[in-house]
Amino acid sequence: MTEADILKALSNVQEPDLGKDLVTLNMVKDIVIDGDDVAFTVILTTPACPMKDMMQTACINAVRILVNKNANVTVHFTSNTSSNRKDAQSVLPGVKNIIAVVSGKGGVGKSTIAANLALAFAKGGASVGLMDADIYGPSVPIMFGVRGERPMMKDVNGKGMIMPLERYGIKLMSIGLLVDEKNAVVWRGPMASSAIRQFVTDVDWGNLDYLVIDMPPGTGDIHLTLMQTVPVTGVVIVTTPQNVALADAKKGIAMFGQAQINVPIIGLVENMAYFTPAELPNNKYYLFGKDGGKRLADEYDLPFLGQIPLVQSIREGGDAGVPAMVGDDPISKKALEDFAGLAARNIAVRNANMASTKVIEMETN
Ligand SMILES: Nc1ncnc2c1ncn2[C@@H]1O[C@H](COP(=O)(O)OP(=O)(O)OP(=O)(O)O)[C@@H](O)[C@H]1O
Repeated sequence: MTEADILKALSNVQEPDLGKDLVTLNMVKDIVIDGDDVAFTVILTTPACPMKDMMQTACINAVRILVNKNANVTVHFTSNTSSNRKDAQSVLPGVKNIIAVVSGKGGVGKSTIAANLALAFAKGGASVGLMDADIYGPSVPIMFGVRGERPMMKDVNGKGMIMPLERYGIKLMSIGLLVDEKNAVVWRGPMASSAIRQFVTDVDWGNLDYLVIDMPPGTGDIHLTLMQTVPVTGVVIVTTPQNVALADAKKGIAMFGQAQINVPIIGLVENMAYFTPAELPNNKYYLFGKDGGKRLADEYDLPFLGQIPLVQSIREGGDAGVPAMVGDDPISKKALEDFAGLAARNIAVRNANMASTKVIEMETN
């Protein structure tokens, strides 16, 4: 067996999402051959890649079928999270992907989804930050049990920067930790916009694979301000299955798709898709209608990222400062992990196939 044999064999293994082979994509390194033993490393586009097992099997089969049927093949994985940023990186310089979690309608579980998406990415091995930019109802302080904590400041190149808190393996910052809870809700118009701009640029996130931003509900000036301040890699839209929520989700889809904005939609996730009682985990009750989010994704040709059940433990965990991803309910965890895996895959696809997002230059009044 030679290195060339191995590379030739691996050029038959496709990266399942990117539609090209591992060798063309430069994803194979460190090939070591010793008799019938061969080891190499595959560099993934995201540590949260759920396709590892499939790729491992495909690599082993390729070597055994095309090179040496007796080969003992060891596949190591490492990752270099893809990024599509080509801006001067003046804002959030070390952040590879900026993912905004949005919803048309309030109360559909956007914050819950954003928090658990961040935690699931981190569980997959990524370095992750969660920014709660919901100035009208910041919920990260309660969801992570950090209410009342005050972040530290640090001097970075002569500028006072806010240091994020760390919890459950992710960095987090909420506008709710910087202002009095009662004051945040009265911000409107330019005051809200300048607060959000400052909040985004004054936090020192360091190096991150993903920064997940929990946006305010709806589609308003705050969203435009954010997209004018940072190059958002893509948005994840959260909806619930009932028609009133779907109608509002359509407004969100329309907003991000507008020619002047044109921020890619990574996909749509349906929260509270069905109710599952803890004592009867196989029973599903479609309280708000069945598959509404899935149909919407199909209608707009968007990636559908999954259905998250309505379970009591998600609400309880959120209120107790222990989000579902770090709780002990396997059903909600599995649904959230599958969702995050699909989101990570679609982010990698987006980075491979689309032009980089520019900070939008649309005028607001
Ligand atoms: N899948 C779920 N199962 C059970 N409870 C849930 C689920 N998703 C969210 N919740 C609960 O619903 C409530 C609203 O969720 P959340 O705060 O995440 O919504 P939101 O869309 O961010 O709200 P807002 O519009 O205020 O920003 C919370 O109490 C949360 O714990």
